[in-house]
Amino acid sequence: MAKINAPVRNKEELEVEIIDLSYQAMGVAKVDNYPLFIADTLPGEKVMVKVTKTTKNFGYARVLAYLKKSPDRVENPKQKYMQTGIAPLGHLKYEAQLQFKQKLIQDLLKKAHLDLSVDQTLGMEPPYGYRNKAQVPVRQVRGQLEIGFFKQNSHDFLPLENFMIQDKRIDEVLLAVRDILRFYRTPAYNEEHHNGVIRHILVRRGYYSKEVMVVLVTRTKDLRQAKEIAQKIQEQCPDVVSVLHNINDKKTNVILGQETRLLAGKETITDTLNGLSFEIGAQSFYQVNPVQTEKLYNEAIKRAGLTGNETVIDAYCGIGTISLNMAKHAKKVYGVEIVPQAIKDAKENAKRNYLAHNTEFEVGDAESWMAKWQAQGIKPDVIMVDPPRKGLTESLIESATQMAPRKIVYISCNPATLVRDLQQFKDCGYEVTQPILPVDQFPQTTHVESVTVLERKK
Ligand SMILES: C[S@@+](CC[C@H](N)C(=O)[O-])C[C@H]1O[C@@H](n2cnc3c(N)ncnc32)[C@H](O)[C@@H]1O
Repeated sequence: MAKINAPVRNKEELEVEIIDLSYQAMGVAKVDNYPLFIADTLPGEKVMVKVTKTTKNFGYARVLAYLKKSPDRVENPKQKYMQTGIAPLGHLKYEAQLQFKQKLIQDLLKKAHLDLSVDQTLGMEPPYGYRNKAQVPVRQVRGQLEIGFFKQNSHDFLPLENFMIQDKRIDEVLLAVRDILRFYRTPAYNEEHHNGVIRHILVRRGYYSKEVMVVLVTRTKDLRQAKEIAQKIQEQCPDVVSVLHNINDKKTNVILGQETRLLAGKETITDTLNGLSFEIGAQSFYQVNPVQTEKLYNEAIKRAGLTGNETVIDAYCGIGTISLNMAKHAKKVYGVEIVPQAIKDAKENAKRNYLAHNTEFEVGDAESWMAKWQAQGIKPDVIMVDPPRKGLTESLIESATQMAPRKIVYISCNPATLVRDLQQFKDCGYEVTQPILPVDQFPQTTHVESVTVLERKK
């Protein structure tokens, strides 16, 4: 890209038109080809802005006044939600959010000169109240214990009562727990001084089972009147079947510590996904949008074209949710995952669902296991990959394609690394044979999940 000298000065006020929306949900305007990123603006809007920062290649500005608003703007969304980062797309109509996610992939493909089509994003209704897990910070505000959220990239704490994208029942339980903690005068954590007691409240709820788990995360080893607090929680919320106490005494952003104690009820809750049963602990990884996860898995499995005779590899398998779904339709499924506890859970889940006979799970790096399986002469018909945001490595793509599966199904949570990896798959003789399908796993946010099918060139 040619070097540009900023045509605007810091603190300059000017009128601009928004022409695009960045992947971080910032409106984009151009001044003599120089991009300005402006929060809380949408394509088609005209705004008076004040420049807040300039760099060599782009700048930032903030809105002084809206001169023309977009018909896609949701008026009066609770401003707090956007600020906190809970719902950075909350100011955009849902239909337009789905189009934004489709376009984001389309634009990246175009940039990479990949001529591929992208289907409309598979959305959900209503696009709120979908999260089955909440982990909210607890702080003391004006002498009172509050639950809330931190503004994006800051330490500014905002008390909240309606979290918008969480299961409504989870919000009710959170408020009940907050009031019980107030009643017992339990001190909230103070980050600055690293004192106080309650750091976070974590609540999980089974979408089908309706079972609720509450985890009280404290800085201190002891939680005064812990048993009484747990009892009160269960009295007021009879659907809470598990109350746990987790200890995290570190100065860290990581929410849970290593030690968890049972205060009341049982250690885990159960839930089902596509009819399969899963046991979920305080620390377990479990997809947070159950409705869309079922759709995502079903679309991925449909595209894999399983008939019951296939050998399948599920790389990056987590607790085995996709592997077990596929095991119902395949001869044999091999799963690999780097987190040992997740593989322990995957094996338990296989037994629980009577699928241990045709599944094998390994702890380790997907890349090395792919090479090991290849050396053992395993010939997969289908390889499913669901990597973290950084995508696949070159050597994983090499080993996967050298095993010559008929199909590779790629579930991606980051379109940028997906597009990069598709270029390498192309060089290794695999082509995309169906339109890429975005599935909206996280409405009101900028996250883009998608399913892509690759097949070996004839
Ligand atoms: C996007 S999640 C997918 C989880 C699972 N497929 C699901 O749907 O629940 C990616 C998973 O890859 C795992 N992971 C990260 N790096 C890995 C690696 N090098 N080898 C194997 N697994 C890895 C993570 O621990 C995480 O569980």
